[in-house]
Amino acid sequence: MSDHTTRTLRDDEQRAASSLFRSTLHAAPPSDEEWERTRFAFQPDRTLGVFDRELIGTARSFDSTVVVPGGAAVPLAAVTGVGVRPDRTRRGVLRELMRAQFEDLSARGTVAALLYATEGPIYGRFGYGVGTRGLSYTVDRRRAVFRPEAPRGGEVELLDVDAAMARLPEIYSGLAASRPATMARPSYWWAGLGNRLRKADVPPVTVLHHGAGGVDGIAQYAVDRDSGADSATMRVDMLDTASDAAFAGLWRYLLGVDLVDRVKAWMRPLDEPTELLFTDPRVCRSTGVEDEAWLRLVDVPAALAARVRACGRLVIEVDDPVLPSNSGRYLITPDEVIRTGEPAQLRMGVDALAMIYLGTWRPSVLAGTGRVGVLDPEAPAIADRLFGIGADRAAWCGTFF
Ligand SMILES: CC(=O)SCCNC(=O)CCNC(=O)[C@H](O)C(C)(C)COP(=O)(O)OP(=O)(O)OC[C@H]1O[C@@H](n2cnc3c(N)ncnc32)[C@H](O)[C@@H]1OP(=O)(O)O
Repeated sequence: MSDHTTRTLRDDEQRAASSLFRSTLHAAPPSDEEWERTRFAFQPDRTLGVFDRELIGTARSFDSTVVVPGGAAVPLAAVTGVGVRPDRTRRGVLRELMRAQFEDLSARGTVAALLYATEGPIYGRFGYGVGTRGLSYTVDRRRAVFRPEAPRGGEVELLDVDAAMARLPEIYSGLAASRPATMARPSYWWAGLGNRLRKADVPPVTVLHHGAGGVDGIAQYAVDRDSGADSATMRVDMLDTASDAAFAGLWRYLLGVDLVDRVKAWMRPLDEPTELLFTDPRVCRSTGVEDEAWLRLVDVPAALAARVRACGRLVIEVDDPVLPSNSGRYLITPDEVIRTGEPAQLRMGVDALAMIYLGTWRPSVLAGTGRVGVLDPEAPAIADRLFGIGADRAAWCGTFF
């Protein structure tokens, strides 16, 4: 990469980065009108560019926070907009972007980075691991009958796009984060959503659920009608709830919308109990489980310290070739996380640690597949207990970017 320059882009270069990224996804560049909206999705000084004669690769991020097991929120970089021009791929441009981005994030005190990956093989080599997984399912609306004991829910209120964009940021930040991996949604994220809503041919509908204490749930959906096949599918793009009544109430609303045959929910929490609402659980068919958000622990000691740890004492050895300052042995107890010279009981790459960190994978499961090396046969069970606490609900990000 000696014939290349890597640097942070100026504000007047962001549009070129956006166009380049979109071209790598085979999408059109932003129109003038669209750019007027999407430019607010770009946090200043956070877009990197690699140049030879011209811009050939880009990656950006914006600041947020993420909830870790135990409830603490740690500084997070939401990484997105990663693309390399197709005539310059496979010669180390992404590797250079990742190096520069980690250097920048480390200097800023970022504890973790999250991203949604277009393809599975890309990011593991840079220390990202599958931090959360998502369940997709379809509800057969015409056969769905609610069980009598399912919560009734409260009133719902429909919002158009203008009202949604004005009210949702404050409402979302008021919904108590109940799961590991819940991410704060800064203005940069809302700007991206606003653009998607405004450029849709038929704008998605936003629904608020009102509980006893005020708004306690949000849903957003769009309906795709195939008039030829006389069939319609509702796609649920957002469903964030802070109470059981809001969850059931919003599902009652969604399934009450006429001229819909099925409701598709994509990348939902693995333990979402939708099928339990119905007399016949099979009206809710799982259509797949896949990686949701990929997690990178940028500052391993800070991340381990921020997470709740159950009783037990464990020494792990972490290998991080990309950010070598994270490599080393850590003694982990409920009270402290310290570097140690003691022999390691488990050995793992920083990507495997990310898979364990939010509770998505148990250490013993990773050990069984060879992703974690076992040096002390007692250690997988100790690690399961230590990292199991605070992960009683499935980790889920739910904030696509
Ligand atoms: C968070 C997001 O924004 S996700 C969006 C990611 N972007 C896209 O999917 C857009 C289309 N793809 C691209 O733009 C590019 O192919 C990128 C960004 C995925 C990869 O960029 P490149 O510059 O080709 O990657 P680079 O040459 O640095 O590769 C580094 C390593 O990753 C491997 N690699 C890179 N991309 C892929 C891939 N898609 N599948 C498998 N391996 C890959 C390379 O083979 C290389 O391996 P090595 O270190 O063993 O030699």
